[in-house]
Amino acid sequence: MDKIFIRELALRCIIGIYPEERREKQDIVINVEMHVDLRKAGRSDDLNDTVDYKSIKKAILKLVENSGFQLIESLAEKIADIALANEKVQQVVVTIDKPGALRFAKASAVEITRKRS
Ligand SMILES: Nc1nc2c(c(=O)[nH]1)N=C([C@H](O)[C@@H](O)CO)CN2
Repeated sequence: MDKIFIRELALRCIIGIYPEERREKQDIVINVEMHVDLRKAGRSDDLNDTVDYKSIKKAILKLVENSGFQLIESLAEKIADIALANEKVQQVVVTIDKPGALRFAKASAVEITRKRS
C-alpha cells in the first residue's frame, strides 16, 4: 500500500506519570505513517484526491498543545484516531519517542498500528 509520512514532528507537552513530570512540558517526537491509495492523486495532481498531511499535522498540534496524558500510549491512540478520521486512511502507524524519559537511553518509545475496521 502507498504511504504518506509525517516524520519527526518535535513538540512539547505535559506527559508522564510522576508529579515532577507534570510541572514542565517535555519533548516528544511523533512519527505518523498513513496507508493511503495514492494512485488517483498521482494522476490528477489534485490535493482533493489524497490526504492533506498539513491538515493532519495541524490537528495533531492542537491535540498535543492542550494534552496532559500520563502515558505515551494514550497520546499515540489519539493521534491514530485523528488520522483514521480521514476516510482515505486505511491504516496508520504512530510512534512516539520521549527522549527525556530514561537516563542513559536515547529515548523511550511506543509504536501502534491501527486499521480502519
Ligand atoms: N509503557 C510506558 N511506561 C512508562 C511510561 C509510559 O508512558 N509508557 N511513562 C513513564 C514515566 O512517565 C517516564 O516517562 C519517566 O520515567 C514510565 N513508564
